[in-house]
Amino acid sequence: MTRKPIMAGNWKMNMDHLEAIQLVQGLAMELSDRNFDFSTEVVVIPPFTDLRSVQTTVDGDNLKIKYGAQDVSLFESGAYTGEVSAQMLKKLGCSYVVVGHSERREYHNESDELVGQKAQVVAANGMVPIICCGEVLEIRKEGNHVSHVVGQVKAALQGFTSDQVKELVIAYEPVWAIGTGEVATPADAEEVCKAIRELVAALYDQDVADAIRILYGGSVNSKNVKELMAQPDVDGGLVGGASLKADEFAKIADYQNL
Ligand SMILES: O=C[C@H](O)COP(=O)(O)O
Repeated sequence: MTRKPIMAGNWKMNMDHLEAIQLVQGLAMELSDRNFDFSTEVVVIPPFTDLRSVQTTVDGDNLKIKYGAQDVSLFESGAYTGEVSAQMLKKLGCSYVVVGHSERREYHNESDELVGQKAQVVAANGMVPIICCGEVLEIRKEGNHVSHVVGQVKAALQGFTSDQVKELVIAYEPVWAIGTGEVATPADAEEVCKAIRELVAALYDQDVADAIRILYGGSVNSKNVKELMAQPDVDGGLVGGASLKADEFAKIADYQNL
């Protein structure tokens, strides 16, 4: 079973729409300089306000870079001030939508249940949810990180069929490793990613577990990516800070040739 690796750059609340155009063009140039073959999917996840500019850049320059959004509304349309619907994101050509990032769980009180519902809305609109999960330091110190993350994923998968789950992307991001420079060891990442795959096998079957892609996120950079990607159950990275520099993110995407 071969799963296509993905490197997704979550820009978080960085880059205005003009900077976004420069970053996407810079990334495309860096990838082309490296003769990158796109055997790894390259995805950028900019703020909502950049998406139209990213779309026109990708379409206008015929780039193979994919893009997506950082969040989505549960609702289709109507009186939901400040929200952005899945239909709107689909219209902008988004392939992916991140749901349940730890920053949204923390600052916007998003529950496992809400994250699951958002994932459903994304899938129902023909895009792929990148479902985030991960434990805070306290839980890791107590040694409960595997059961905590497995519980988050189980809740998020409620209501998904086998065929849908095969297409999903799960991102394991230990909260203590996000933006801290403290990367989980490859063994830490593998322990949890493997447990997620085993959960999927138990809930569905081995075929589904072999198909679903599981990413690691948390201080990924061009120095540590190769070792992380050597783990059998790590299929890619959800990259924050290091995705804001074209040359660094291009190296991460091209990890096979570092
Ligand atoms: O979504 C990305 C993660 O939160 C990781 O961020 P980071 O690479 O800056 O640690």
